[in-house]
Amino acid sequence: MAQYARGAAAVAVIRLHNPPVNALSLTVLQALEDGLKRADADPSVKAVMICGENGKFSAGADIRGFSSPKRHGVPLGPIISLIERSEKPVVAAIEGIALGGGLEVALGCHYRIAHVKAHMGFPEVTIGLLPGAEGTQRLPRLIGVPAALDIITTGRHIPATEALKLGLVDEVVEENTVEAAIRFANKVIGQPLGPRRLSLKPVPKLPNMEAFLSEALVKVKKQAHGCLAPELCFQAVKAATEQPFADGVRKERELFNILLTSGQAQALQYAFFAEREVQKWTTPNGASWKSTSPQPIRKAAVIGLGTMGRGIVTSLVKANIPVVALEQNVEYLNMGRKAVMLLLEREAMKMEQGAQTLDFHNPARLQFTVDFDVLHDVDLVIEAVFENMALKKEIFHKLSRICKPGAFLCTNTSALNIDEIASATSRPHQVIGTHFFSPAHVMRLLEIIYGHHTSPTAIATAVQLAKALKKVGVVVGNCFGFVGNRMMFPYVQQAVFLVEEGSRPEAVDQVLEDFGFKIGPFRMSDLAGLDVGWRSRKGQGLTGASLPPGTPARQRHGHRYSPLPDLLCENSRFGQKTGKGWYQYEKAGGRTAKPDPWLHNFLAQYRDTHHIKTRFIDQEEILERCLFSLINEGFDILAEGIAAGPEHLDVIYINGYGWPKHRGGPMFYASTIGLPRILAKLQKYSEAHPDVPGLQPSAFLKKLVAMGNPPLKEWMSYQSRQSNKL
Ligand SMILES: CCCCCCCCCCCCC/C=C/C(=O)SCCNC(=O)CCNC(=O)[C@H](O)C(C)(C)COP(=O)(O)OP(=O)(O)OC[C@H]1O[C@@H](n2cnc3c(N)ncnc32)[C@H](O)[C@@H]1OP(=O)(O)O
Repeated sequence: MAQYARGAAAVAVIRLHNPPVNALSLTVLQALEDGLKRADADPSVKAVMICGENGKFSAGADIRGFSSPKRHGVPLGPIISLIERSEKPVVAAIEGIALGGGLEVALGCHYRIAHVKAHMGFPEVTIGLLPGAEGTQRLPRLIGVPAALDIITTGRHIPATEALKLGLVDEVVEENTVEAAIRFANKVIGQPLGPRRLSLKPVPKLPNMEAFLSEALVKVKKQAHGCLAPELCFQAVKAATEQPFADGVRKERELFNILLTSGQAQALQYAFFAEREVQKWTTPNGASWKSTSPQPIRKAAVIGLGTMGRGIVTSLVKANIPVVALEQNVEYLNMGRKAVMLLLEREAMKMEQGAQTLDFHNPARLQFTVDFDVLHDVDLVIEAVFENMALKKEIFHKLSRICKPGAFLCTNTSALNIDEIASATSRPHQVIGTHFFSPAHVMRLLEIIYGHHTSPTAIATAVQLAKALKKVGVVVGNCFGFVGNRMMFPYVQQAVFLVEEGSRPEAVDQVLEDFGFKIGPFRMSDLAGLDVGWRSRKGQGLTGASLPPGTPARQRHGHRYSPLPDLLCENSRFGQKTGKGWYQYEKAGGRTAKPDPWLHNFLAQYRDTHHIKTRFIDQEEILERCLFSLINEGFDILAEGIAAGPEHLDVIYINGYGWPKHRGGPMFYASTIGLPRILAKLQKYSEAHPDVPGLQPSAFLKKLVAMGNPPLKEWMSYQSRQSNKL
């Protein structure tokens, strides 16, 4: 709703009220309209002030309303016009946030006063929409086309100080914004309102508007990666430069409706809520976010300053958490220190552009050491050494002796058993997995893995840490590869099998990149380094010296196996770092992947040696075998209770594995394809490849199909408790 009151003798106050973020529901909009009409009808009211309850102006339209079967039209635009047409000055008092429809309401007002800590923006593009309540037409009139395009096509939040520079707000205050706005409203009573009505203003001209717009379109398309909304946002702003306000509004509405009914908007809005839902973690034994409080982290330590450790230290420093960074010897410490300082300098430069500072030269905030005893007073340690169980256990044994009793011990691992690592300590309840993604100071995902003994407090603390690091923490159970990598194994395996059967790395990558992945599986392997998987396969006895003599080249434990990645490593082709892998690069460390005739010859010989008849593989088969095997593993993970719901898998894939967000994540994608179709295709492929377990349909998938393909929200109600391994 919106509350109507008098702020001063002549000023009516309309306060938007819909906790927690004052989203604009139909009820709020109705109350806003009623308030405006009441103020208009009351001759003693000379000005109006609009603000939001609880220090927040508004987060915009109620996003849940967009997928409601009852959605109809865009009821906000006419209300904004009503505000603008008012013969009494209307002032917006912006505290906290004014986003989307909230900012559009503020643009309808004649004046805008913002608190210095407020943020504004049009994040609609991130949920597959555009500012559809005349925002694409008013904003360029107020701040010009370049700034408006930037804000509308990126969805970035801008701080009040920047908004003032752009002319988006009239004043920024440090005091009580509502009181300042009422004072301001009193001052402007009687002043002409015509020049304050944005719909009447022309769009500021640029000397080279056409050239500017063509360049901007290229940039927008490049950044969109197949997502429709940025380009339609661009078209709407372009309309403002070409047409009168009313026609521009008509165009905006037309484009808005295209987006609203597109599957992409639904996928992006699902992703928005999924990200929030996973914060409300639960475990199969009943622990949950509701009943558990995190412990404060006042000081942390990171062990190991390799690629991961450096990123993790940088993340902690950026989050203002004092850190001790530890290496095994002075030589490695100095190398690590240099690399961390370089990363922090770059981050500081980026932050300076946003008028923020980063303090990392103070030893109380960042200390480097080779002495484990220095860790005696930290609240949390993140071990980030090699993926080697013996080494990790040795470190955890040491930590368990040195660290204070309440300290949490986290291991950054992408696959290893948390329980085994915890068994090396006297405090397994305080041991937890924190799987960061590289580069750790950039990637948003943090997989948080609880072991058999991990306490709810340790989970809550890790989730809180993720939040402090501005990451999305997803709590999952303990199994080999956890959720993300476990689903990745069959996907990459299919990609390699497809190449064995006749495809090429570049063909497979192209199909998956066209689908929307930022990078296909072969380019990804080259980037990560082929030696990483090779080491792990050697460790598992799948290749190398420990392989029993007489093992068939293309079979392990009775299942199909491809030795191709091992053979590339034996030829010293480790990917980008050696300049050769599945592709060739301009030099060792080069970034530009080019198809490699050597590899094509090698593949032809390999197929001859193993009597594999080369066949043409079409795009559909490539896509389905890679994606459906990944999704199939997801169903097994859900059945085993490793993740609390499909949303968790989707958030992991969007934030850690480059899954295109506008497709909502693998499990959401499966729900849009329809589970019967996925099952039928898996059945077809598993009949053709009976020796590939990853293509055998998951029992849980079969069950859901038998239950009539229920909506994704209901899947977990069909998960039987017996199948839960935890
Ligand atoms: C019958 C149908 C029709 C209904 C339609 C009515 C209105 C129609 C008007 C049409 C206008 C068209 C043009 C306008 C479009 C828009 O405005 S689209 C919305 C644009 N706004 C956003 O995208 C903002 C999204 N929110 C955020 O970015 C963040 O939530 C935040 C505001 C920055 C706050 O962040 P934080 O403090 O970290 O809290 P969160 O955990 O993220 O959020 C708290 C809870 O609030 C819920 N929530 C947030 N925003 C919205 C929203 N706009 N609509 C609905 N709910 C929202 C969020 O889910 C959290 O909920 P819980 O998880 O349940 O706690």
